[in-house]
Amino acid sequence: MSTDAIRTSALTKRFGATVAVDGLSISVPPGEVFGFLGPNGAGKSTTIRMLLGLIRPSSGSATIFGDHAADVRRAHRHLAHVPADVALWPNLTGAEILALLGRIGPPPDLTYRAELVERFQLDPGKRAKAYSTGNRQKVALVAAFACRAPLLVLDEPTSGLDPLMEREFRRCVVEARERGQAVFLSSHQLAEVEAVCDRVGILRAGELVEVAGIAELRRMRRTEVEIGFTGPPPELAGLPEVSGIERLDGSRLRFSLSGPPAATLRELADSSVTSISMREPSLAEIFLDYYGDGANR
Ligand SMILES: Nc1ncnc2c1ncn2[C@@H]1O[C@H](COP(=O)(O)OP(=O)(O)OP(=O)(O)O)[C@@H](O)[C@H]1O
Repeated sequence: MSTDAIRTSALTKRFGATVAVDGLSISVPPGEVFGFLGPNGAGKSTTIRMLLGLIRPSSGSATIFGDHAADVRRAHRHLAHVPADVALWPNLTGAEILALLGRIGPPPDLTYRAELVERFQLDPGKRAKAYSTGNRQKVALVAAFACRAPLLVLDEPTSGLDPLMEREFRRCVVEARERGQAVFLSSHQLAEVEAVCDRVGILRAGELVEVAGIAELRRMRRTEVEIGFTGPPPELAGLPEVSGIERLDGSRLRFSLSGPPAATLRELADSSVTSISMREPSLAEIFLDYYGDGANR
């Protein structure tokens, strides 16, 4: 019997002619935070729905701590889940919903739950219909983290949270890992994934393009820089941290920067730079560029 928190083997889901997930084989051991990424339509939600036993695979298998994902009575004893769109019972208060969720899933740690309500600055006395999107997400997160299930399946759980609350979320993920819980985190945010994940898998058109460790991910990190200048352009071609220099017109340049920027900044300071903008590409873009045509299937 597998002791992995999640193990999928050639997991496949077809919707008519569409192959939403194509032969996905991954394993997530206990205590690992696994980031799950991919562009829109890549098959992330479909994978999560199969892990939760909400839909059946066309072929292949998924197990949660050795129990088949489709056997929801057994599999859900091991996991807690936060969906991308949290729907709550509108007439119940936050406190009533936390109590109800605490009776459905693995038993909550009540002291930790009370601490999380404070840390997420959740007003548990309000009815759910009066909560904002972010507050609904907080209720689901507090319930999931408080139950201390050995596996947390989190589907873009911070999309509605402000930066302070996002920081709190990251602390909770780190605490969960320290307690030996596994976390399966679908996310679009590079900073979040970098901060909390041990490994990252990326899906493209239903197929797993790569599973990379976080150190490898950091090496791929780059910043897209666009500058405006007057006079001669800055001499960037010889700088090892600069790549992909593109002349946009007579007075604008675009390039990629990876590694320490000191030499580039010195060169720019010596030129007549009139504007500068920087953009951090999404993790999916970085991966897909890195894996080039192999990823573009
Ligand atoms: N019930 C369904 N019937 C038909 N096609 C579906 C169904 N659910 C998903 N699909 C298709 O399967 C593919 C994968 O969709 P999925 O929602 O899993 O992607 P995703 O990676 O979660 O995307 P997003 O980031 O936009 O949420 C898409 O082509 C989608 O149109």
